[in-house]
Amino acid sequence: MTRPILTAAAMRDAEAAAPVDLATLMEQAGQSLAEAASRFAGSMPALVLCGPGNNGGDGYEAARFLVERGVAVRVAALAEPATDLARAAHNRWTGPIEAFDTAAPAPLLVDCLFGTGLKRGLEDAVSQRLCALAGEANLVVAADLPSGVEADSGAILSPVPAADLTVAFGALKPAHRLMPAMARTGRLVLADIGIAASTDWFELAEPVLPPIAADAHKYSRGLVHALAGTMPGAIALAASAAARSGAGYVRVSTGAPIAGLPLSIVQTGDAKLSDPRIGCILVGPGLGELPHFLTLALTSRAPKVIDADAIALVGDPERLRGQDAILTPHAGEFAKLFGDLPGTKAEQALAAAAHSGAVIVFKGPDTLVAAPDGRLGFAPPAPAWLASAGTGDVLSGIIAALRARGMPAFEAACAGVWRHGRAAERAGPSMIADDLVAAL
Ligand SMILES: NC(=O)C1=CN([C@@H]2O[C@H](COP(=O)(O)OP(=O)(O)OC[C@H]3O[C@@H](n4cnc5c(N)ncnc54)[C@H](OP(=O)(O)O)[C@@H]3O)[C@@H](O)[C@H]2O)[C@@H](O)CC1
Ligand SMILES: Nc1ncnc2c1ncn2[C@@H]1O[C@H](COP(=O)(O)OP(=O)(O)O)[C@@H](O)[C@H]1O
Ligand SMILES: [K+]
Repeated sequence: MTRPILTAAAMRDAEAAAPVDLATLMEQAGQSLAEAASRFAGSMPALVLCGPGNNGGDGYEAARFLVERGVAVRVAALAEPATDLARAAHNRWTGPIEAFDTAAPAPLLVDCLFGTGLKRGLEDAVSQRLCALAGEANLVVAADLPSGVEADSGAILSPVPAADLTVAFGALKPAHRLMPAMARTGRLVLADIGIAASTDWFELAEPVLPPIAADAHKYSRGLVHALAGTMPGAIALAASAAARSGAGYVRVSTGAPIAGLPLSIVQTGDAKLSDPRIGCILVGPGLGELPHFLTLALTSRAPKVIDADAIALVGDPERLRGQDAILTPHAGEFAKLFGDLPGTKAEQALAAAAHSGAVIVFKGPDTLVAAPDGRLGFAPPAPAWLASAGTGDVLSGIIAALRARGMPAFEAACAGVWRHGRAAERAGPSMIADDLVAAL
């Protein structure tokens, strides 16, 4: 099941449209936070830090429910509650309230200072105190977001201690899946607080792949045609990944024999891209400065995956209009083609997709898949050991195979990114790109 991702503004709209009143939502949030924290930390004595807004309100509610669960709870407030909702939650907490500046640490720290309402960094003294209390705790649980991260961009506005667990209320926020914030959330739990989130933004989940028909033949299963360039190893990785991702036939146009390719992959001196059986053209890995290969690919009506060197060679995103293309840039390649776009990584990916008409896989530790129609998939965290040469080539090969197998462009890209990350988990930390192919 894919999990919806909402910006702070979309979250406020969803809360306002909820079938229950806001106080009930807050109570539900506090109850979920208490449940998740006590499941995670057992009966460890807790210090709940409450901010002035509704994130703080969640904290007062959670404190109440932690007491019901038998946890020794202390509450410390950064400021008086500033919203009616938070004030009501504060009034339901009957225990003492300590001052934030002087509260002693506890083994479990529950951070309810700020959530989606944070617009500027915490004051230095506040973030220092938060980090010090977190440093002395055994476990840190964040309510909705670790305090100091910006919900929509994933930016860190002031020093943020890494949480061990973050309980997201109602829906994930972009910061849960964008760097650098993603690395500070620890484990992520999504609590259902009773809102119905309807959105085109979601976290990628395990895809359903097209079945192999009982009467399949190699062409009906999907023909990937790859164009080799000056670095044959890269296209060999991509072509091998395509073959291991269920393409029925993988063919590589190459000027010289490529060593190390599986024998099942056909090497040819021709580049007949008008072949109507081609399910997807793959161009870019190891291409080098060969712009005419990209031009050749763009003359074909077949769907295409454009990766690596070919991305910079596009030059003008308008050239992609009317092409059935998936682009897989990392940040450097993205900037070369689309320039320095304003906004969050999510907004940049969507703008690039809308401008070019192509599906954009904006890679990195926080890979996004953007469609021209506004759909946006956020990859779940993938192992950092993917940061090695050739893993991007493997991704482009996987996506080309899924496209050739008949998945629509956006779905093929989403499925490819998800499978790439899981293959890396199976391959383990000493993995090189070759092993990633073997783990598919
Ligand atoms: N709405 C609902 O029904 C539900 C909401 N829920 C919860 O509410 C959270 C969102 O609540 P929120 O919008 O009140 O924002 P929140 O993150 O608490 O902070 C805003 C406050 O902090 C202040 N402030 C901001 N930055 C600051 C800084 N650097 N230093 C100091 N102050 C700063 C800001 O003041 P101002 O910017 O106006 O000066 C304002 O007072 C959400 O994440 C979820 O946990 C759930 O209970 C479900 C139901
Ligand atoms: N720190 C990281 N954590 C998770 N995934 C990463 C990380 N760094 C890179 N990746 C993934 O590894 C792949 C690298 O691709 P790319 O930069 O094109 O490398 P190459 O050109 O060498 O193949 C991308 O899929 C990217 O999302
Ligand atoms: K928080």
